[in-house]
Amino acid sequence: MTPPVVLTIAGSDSGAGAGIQADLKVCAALGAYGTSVVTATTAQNTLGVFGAYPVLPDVVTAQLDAVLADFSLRAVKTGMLGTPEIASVVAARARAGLLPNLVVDPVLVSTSGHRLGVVGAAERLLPYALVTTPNSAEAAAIVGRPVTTPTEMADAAREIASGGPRYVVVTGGDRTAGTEAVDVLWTGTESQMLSGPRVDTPHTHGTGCSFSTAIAVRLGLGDPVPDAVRFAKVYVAAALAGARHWRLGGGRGPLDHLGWNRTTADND
Ligand SMILES: Nc1ncnc2c1ncn2[C@@H]1O[C@H](COP(=O)(O)OP(=O)(O)O)[C@@H](O)[C@H]1O
Ligand SMILES: Cc1ncc(COP(=O)(O)OP(=O)(O)O)c(N)n1
Repeated sequence: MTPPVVLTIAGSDSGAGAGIQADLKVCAALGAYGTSVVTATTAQNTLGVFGAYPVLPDVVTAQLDAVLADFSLRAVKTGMLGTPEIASVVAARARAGLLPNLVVDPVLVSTSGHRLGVVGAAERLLPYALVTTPNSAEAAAIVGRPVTTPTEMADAAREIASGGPRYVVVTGGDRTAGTEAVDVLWTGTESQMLSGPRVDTPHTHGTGCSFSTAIAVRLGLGDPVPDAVRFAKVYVAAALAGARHWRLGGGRGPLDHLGWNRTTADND
């Protein structure tokens, strides 16, 4: 069977734990053919981001048009956009109806603290998003107030939805308190608390990228949004568990996207 085609529009991570490289691994793991438009090159490893270099908007346009001319896309995910000008190029294709099942991950700052995007760029895409997946820090930057408790996550999700996205998931991976990893999904009519066991691991590099791409893949395979979101949450938790004893680099390592370590019940 020909796999569904998913497009990721995102930055390159030289350490391959996040960004385009993570997204393509998620596509391969979950049964989609991943295509890619690179918006920026980052010099990055498990220890942090050492430089971020946006691609010229014309180069983004050329990549987008090449993919759109040849592939029938089932879903699209955006991650790091680099600059508002690049976001405008992507938004123009979305406005023309060329980016189906659009999942917008409003990447702003890496966990190591390096700025990878600006709110103004992400906001250009939000009116066209079917789903957006800010973490609580990104949600706070968008709504302009602190977002820490589940109630604040739910309020922020509803407010962000008023800017266009039909569904909003505010993720709580960066909220390290407690034994549960809690996300909040706004469905358009209600907030749903999505809770799963928190995996005890230092290796969480690329969770947000992997989560948003997994949603896009499942949408491309035909899932309704709430099912795609729930699937993605379970997938990311399994990928975190699979890599928790890996020693890749000296810092916050990547996830086990491809299930190399998932053949035993307990991956010790
Ligand atoms: N330690 C963890 N255990 C289980 N799930 C996690 C953990 N860390 C993050 N997640 C999940 O990963 C997904 C991505 O969220 P998050 O880490 O907040 O994204 P980001 O990388 O953008 O900060 C969410 O579903 C979140 O609950
Ligand atoms: C190129 C690139 N894009 C996005 C990120 C951020 O990744 P994310 O999955 O949101 O999470 P962290 O690894 O920063 O927690 C990135 N680092 N690089």
